[in-house]
Amino acid sequence: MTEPVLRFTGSELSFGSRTLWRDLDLDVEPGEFIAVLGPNGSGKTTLLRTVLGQTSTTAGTMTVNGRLGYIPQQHADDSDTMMLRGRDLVGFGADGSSWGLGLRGLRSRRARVDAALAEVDATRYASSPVGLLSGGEQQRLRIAQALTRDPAILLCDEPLASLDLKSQQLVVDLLDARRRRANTAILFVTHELNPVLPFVDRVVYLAGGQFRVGTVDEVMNSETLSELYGSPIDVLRVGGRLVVIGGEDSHHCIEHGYADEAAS
Ligand SMILES: Nc1ncnc2c1ncn2[C@@H]1O[C@H](COP(=O)(O)OP(=O)(O)OP(=O)(O)O)[C@@H](O)[C@H]1O
Repeated sequence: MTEPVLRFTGSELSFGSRTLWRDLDLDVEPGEFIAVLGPNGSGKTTLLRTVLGQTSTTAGTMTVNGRLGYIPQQHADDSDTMMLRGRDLVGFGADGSSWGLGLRGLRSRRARVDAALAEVDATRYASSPVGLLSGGEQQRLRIAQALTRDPAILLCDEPLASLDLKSQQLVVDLLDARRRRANTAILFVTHELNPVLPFVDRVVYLAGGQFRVGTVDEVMNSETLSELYGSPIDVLRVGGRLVVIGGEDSHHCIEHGYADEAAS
């Protein structure tokens, strides 16, 4: 049996009287694609921050078995980067251990940046100022930045936010290709499940201090979500997509015509 790349055992995280999760047991296998869902403020980003070691749990244990790559949430002011070239942005991911290593360290850093740029097919705009690139191109660079560390786990915080449908598909395809090629596990925080639905192995759904973990069919059904939210929720399958009606987070599965637009 393969070792999980990430293991939570009896995990709990509370801030004062507010509990985000309790009794969380989760093994993430190499190459697994896990969608992390839930309404605003339910703890999705905090779950990623916990894996990164930036937030401590209040009970239980967590074991990370491999290098981490992180694609943080994109903020509007990130694009104020006319002085920064694509290659510089990607290079931030390769920094750290290479500083002070002299020429060999610099060559190795350059090779890692070049390989990551090639992996996301961004070599042609590596010299362009980041501020001149489209949202989708910038997101490719941010994926490349995370890949310079050759991660065993990629933590992605809403990587599709503010992207058009074609760019969303491109980002999802890049991440899926990475996990197939390198067996990299993916923890993917999203408000929109449909763009990643074909790739998702399991869902972690956080809401109101509780959670459900399971396959899409096990979690994304009316009975399970109604129980989790404590109010009636309808989950419908329409043409291979999910539509959630009711609940605070009903927007997260609203139809976007992703597949149709992307194919056109
Ligand atoms: N260090 C902290 N101290 C106190 N409260 C915190 C801390 N970090 C996060 N929180 C709270 O925990 C809750 C979960 O926040 P988090 O950002 O993880 O939610 P989220 O599910 O990612 O939300 P969104 O979908 O809006 O991005 C929020 O109410 C937040 O204010």
